[in-house]
Amino acid sequence: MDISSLSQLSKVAQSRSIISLFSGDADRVENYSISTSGLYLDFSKQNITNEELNQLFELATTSKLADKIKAQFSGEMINNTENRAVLHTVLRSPNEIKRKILGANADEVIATEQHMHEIVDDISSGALLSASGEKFTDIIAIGIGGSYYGIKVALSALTPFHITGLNAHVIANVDGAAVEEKLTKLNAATTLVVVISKTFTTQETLLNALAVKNWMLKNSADASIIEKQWFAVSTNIVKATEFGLLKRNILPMWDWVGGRFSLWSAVALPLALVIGNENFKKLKQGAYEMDQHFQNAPFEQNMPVLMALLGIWNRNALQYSNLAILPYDHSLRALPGYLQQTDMESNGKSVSNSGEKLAWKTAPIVFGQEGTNAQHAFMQLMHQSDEIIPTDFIVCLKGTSDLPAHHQILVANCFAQSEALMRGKTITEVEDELAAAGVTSEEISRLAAHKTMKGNTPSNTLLLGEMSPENLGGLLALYEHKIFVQGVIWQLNSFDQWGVELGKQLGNIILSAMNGGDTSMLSASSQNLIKRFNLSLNKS
Ligand SMILES: O=P(O)(O)OC[C@H]1O[C@H](O)[C@H](O)[C@@H](O)[C@@H]1O
Repeated sequence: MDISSLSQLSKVAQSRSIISLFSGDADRVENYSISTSGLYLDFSKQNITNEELNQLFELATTSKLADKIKAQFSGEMINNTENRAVLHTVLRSPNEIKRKILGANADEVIATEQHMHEIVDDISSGALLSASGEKFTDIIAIGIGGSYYGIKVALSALTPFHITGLNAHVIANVDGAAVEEKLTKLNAATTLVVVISKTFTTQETLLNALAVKNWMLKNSADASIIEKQWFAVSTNIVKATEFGLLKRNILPMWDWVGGRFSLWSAVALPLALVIGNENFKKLKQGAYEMDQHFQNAPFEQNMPVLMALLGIWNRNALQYSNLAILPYDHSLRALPGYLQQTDMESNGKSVSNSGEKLAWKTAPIVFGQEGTNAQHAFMQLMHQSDEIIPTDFIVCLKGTSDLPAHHQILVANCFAQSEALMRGKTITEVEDELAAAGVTSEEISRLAAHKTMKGNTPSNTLLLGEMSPENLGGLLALYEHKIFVQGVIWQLNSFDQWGVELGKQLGNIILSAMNGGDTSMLSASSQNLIKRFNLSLNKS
């Protein structure tokens, strides 16, 4: 069994209606659903049968998935283009596992966790005060990419767990307007800053950190304010010290934690400062439980493996190019953006681990938005264009607001969309409906085609009992493992991101060209754009 033969296998599926799969199988929902770690997955609305699923399990076996899972968790150098292990999972495991996997290096990891814990305690209790002797009120987290999305998704998901009274503000993009928007609202004397950069060389983060540093120094008479109010999280202690931070305020990271998998490390310091140590522990505990499930459950009952294989089926057998992430929960509004990075930066590749061109498609284009907003925007295309877009619906059974009627309607809309996307509406159904409403036959023939819906869109529905740190941890770990499994089956390295480098290199060339440097290696189009930009500067 290999990926290339999947498209042959899918011939029957291409012409079959998903809804027909329910009529012949009274147990479909029971057999096509699974629970673990506070999550329930219903995948019965996927266009797949038992025989086809079995072929996918065989594919997982021939891909040596079980060995690859063991290799990841035991710390083998599976990121072979950067010669690194991939051990973010160890950060959320008990200390005895840390010691077993990391050996002597576990000491630093455990000590960092403890240090982070103390910082959170000291700041929340007021034992650690600002340079002016006041209690901190706000935190600015500066970071981008993996040093941003995890914090952002968890901060917005866990709003009811913001218990320490500190407000977090996240600055990522290199746009002065975004920085100023935050700074104008803040008091430098009571604001704590955390710079998060694994490399401490990222242009955007360093420029933003400098802008915030200048703002703070301008607004304080105390030159030691940076030493007293700034923390950093980085593998590059030297650079962070050069920036002006005290060594004891720099929490280490390790090269075996990829940026987009780093929420479980000290990168989460701004989050822990807001939700408290206990809630941060629960977030890690939820992820750890998912890790246990992923390592131990047989593939047939393994949620990340199932979701990965269903994704492979949709991408490589049915040849669908996209994946929509539709959380019907305001708390998960940042999830689509987070998953765009974790999925597309991990698996958006076209060469194998050994550098050969892959003969199959890899990561889907991931996009999404919170429901029901999405219904009033791009979901028109999902219902009526030719494009079939597999979807993950995510919903919490229990809402967090005091408006229960809202929650019921929200959930009803979520369930209605998965049903509508699967069921569609045939032309005959439209004609009958219009006739029953007394519409004339001329009008029926004019309108019927416009009102039909293609249906047959496969979806998963993920139910969370409620939004909690544990359940969020489980959900994020679920997607991390799903992405890993897909990388294994596609035979690529999910843990590097060389694709972002060329843009960075050319960014430097263009910046120098804007300042009078050589433009000859650039296209006429880019030269013209630079000229227009420089002309606009001269005018103002
Ligand atoms: O944490 P940093 O070293 O500042 O890196 C921030 C981000 O930038 C890189 O270009 C990568 O695309 C991301 O994976 C990374 O998370």
